[in-house]
Amino acid sequence: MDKDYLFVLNPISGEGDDREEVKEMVCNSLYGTNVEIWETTGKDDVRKVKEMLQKQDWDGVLVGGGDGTVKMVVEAILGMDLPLGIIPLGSANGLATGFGIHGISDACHAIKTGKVKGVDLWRINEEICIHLSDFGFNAGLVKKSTGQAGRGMMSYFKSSVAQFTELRPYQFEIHIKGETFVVEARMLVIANGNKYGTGALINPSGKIDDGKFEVIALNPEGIDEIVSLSVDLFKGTLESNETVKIWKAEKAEVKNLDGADFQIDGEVMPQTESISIKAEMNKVNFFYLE
Ligand SMILES: Nc1ncnc2c1ncn2[C@@H]1O[C@H](COP(=O)(O)OP(=O)(O)OP(=O)(O)O)[C@@H](O)[C@H]1O
Repeated sequence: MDKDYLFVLNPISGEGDDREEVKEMVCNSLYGTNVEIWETTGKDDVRKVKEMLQKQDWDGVLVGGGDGTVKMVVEAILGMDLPLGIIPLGSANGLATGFGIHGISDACHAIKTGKVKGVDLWRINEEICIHLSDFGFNAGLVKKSTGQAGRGMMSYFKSSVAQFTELRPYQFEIHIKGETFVVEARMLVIANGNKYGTGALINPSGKIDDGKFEVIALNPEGIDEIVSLSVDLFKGTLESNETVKIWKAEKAEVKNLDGADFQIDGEVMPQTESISIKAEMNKVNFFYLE
C-alpha cells in the first residue's frame, strides 16, 4: 500500500540549496509514496502544520530544514504517533547528524529503510528541547549569526571570530538532585544529544533515549586551555578535561545570574533569568541510519 507523507519544507534555511532540486530528489527517491509538500512561512507555523495534519491520515512527516524547523514540527506532532524524517537543509544540522543522516540521499534512504528511534523530549520552561541548548558562548554565536545578512556556515564563521573576542565567564546557580552548585562557565550546555552539527562531541556519554540529560559547564581560560578543550571536543574525551564539569539528571533548575544569551536547538531565546528542565511525557520517533 502507498504511504502518505507530509513534507514540511523551509524555503530559506541553511546554505540556500535549490528547493526545486530538493523536491525533485526527495520525490524521485521516494517513488511509490505520496509526498505532499507544504512550505513554512516563518509565522504561526506550528498551528498551520497541525491543521495540515488534521486534514487527512498521514503515515509520517518529512522535515526539510535545520534544527529550528525540526523543533517547530516536533511541537506540531506532539501526542501523534507519526514518525519524522529529517531532510537536512540547515547550516549545521546537528539533529540529522545524530541520526546518521549527512545529506538528502541519506535521509531518503533512512525513510525507505523505515527504522525509527524513539527520542526523549525535554521541556525547558515552555519550550521543547530535542537535542542541545546552551547559555553563553555558543548561544551568543547563534544570536550573532542569526542577525547577519547571510545564512549558513560562512555566517557562523564570521560570527565566531567576533564572538571569541567577547569570550567571558558567567555565573550560574544549578539545582540538581537536591543540591545547589554555583559555577562559573563560559558555556553551560543542557544536552540530550551528544554532537553539535559542527562535529564537536559535547556529550560523549549522552544517549537520546535514556530518560536523562546532561548539564555540562565549560570554563577554559586562556589560549592553552581553549586549545586543549577544542582537542577534547573533537576526540570525544571531554570528561577528562579539567575545565569541564558534567552532571547527569532527570530534572534540574538553572539560574542565569549574569544574563548570558540562551538558545534551544538553534533558536535564540529571549532574555532568560532561569530555566527548569523536565521530561516531556511524549517521545518522538525519528527515521535513522545505523
Ligand atoms: N518562509 C519563511 N520565511 C522566513 N523565515 C522562515 C520561513 N520559514 C521558516 N522561517 C524561519 O526559519 C527559522 C528556522 O530555520 P532553521 O533553524 O531550520 O534553519 P537554519 O537556521 O538555517 O539552520 P541551523 O538551525 O542548522 O543553523 C525559524 O526562525 C523560522 O521562523
